[in-house]
Amino acid sequence: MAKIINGKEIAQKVRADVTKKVEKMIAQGITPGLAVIIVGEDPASQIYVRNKERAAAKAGINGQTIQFPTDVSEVVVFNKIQELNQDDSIDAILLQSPVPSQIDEEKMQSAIDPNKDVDGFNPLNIGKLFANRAGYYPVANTPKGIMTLLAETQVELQGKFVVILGRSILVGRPLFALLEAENATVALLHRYTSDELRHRLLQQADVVIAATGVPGLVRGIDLKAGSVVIDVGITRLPDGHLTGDVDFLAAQDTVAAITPVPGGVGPMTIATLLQTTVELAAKHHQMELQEL
Ligand SMILES: Nc1nc2c(c(=O)[nH]1)N[C@@H](CN(C=O)c1ccc(C(=O)N[C@@H](CCC(=O)O)C(=O)O)cc1)CN2
Repeated sequence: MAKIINGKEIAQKVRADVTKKVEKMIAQGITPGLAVIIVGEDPASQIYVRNKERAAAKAGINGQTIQFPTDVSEVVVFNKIQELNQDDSIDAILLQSPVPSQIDEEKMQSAIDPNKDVDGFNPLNIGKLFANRAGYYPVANTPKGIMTLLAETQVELQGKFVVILGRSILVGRPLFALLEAENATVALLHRYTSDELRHRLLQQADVVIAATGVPGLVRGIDLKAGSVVIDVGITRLPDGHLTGDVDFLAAQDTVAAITPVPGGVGPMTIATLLQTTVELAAKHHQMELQEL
């Protein structure tokens, strides 16, 4: 029977560490500041943003949410980003995704100061990640959280074969770079990968990371015995339950370890967002993170 990787528990550990660091920063007169911009009323996004605000407050971070109506113009959002870029009390800025079609999301991500880019979506930070540059720069929080899950589960990556399903900028693409930097051999599969090739590659994979939003795409028979499976997909079924991309019950009999949905990768996204906020605040105020 597979080990169930408890994302809630690992996220709690990350959040406890963040809270300790924030306490030390506040003692030195610095309160990290996080600004979250949300456009429109998408119900899931509203919940995620409210959870970010609550988690920030609990950790002692000064969180502020900027809510714009669905029909707000792009220039209004752009000007708000410029204002936050100039605001010395703000260390971290993000634009909640998705945004309505009149807003060019990539243009807004590029407008966020790379030093305050807590999502790591500014092209400068993406470029550094893909060039495997030394030094600190922000990296997208879901992939960064997955790397924490793998490390906490003592999953060896060097020389291992990893298959990623889904090439979004939110998960698949940054993960490719992070895993390659750990000397894994990585295959990035997408909607044009044939079913046959996907099955063949999955059967050889030591680690599978599924981030497609297609429930049941990964079946038990696709997986190699003893592999590790990270399920990033979150789909709400008509009966209200959440499900991932992997047939969890079938996979459990074959693999060594697997994340559940919910309670796997999801909680790591917000915990890692808080972690990145503190890292950016420390950099902004020239504080040594190791000393916090
Ligand atoms: N600017 C960004 N937009 C979006 C991001 C992001 O990282 N930056 N990620 C997702 C949404 N997201 C955070 O924003 C997020 C998704 C899921 C969870 C989570 O805790 N999921 C739970 C289930 C929650 C539920 O009941 O619905 C779980 O999997 O256990 C947190 C944050 C898209 N947009």
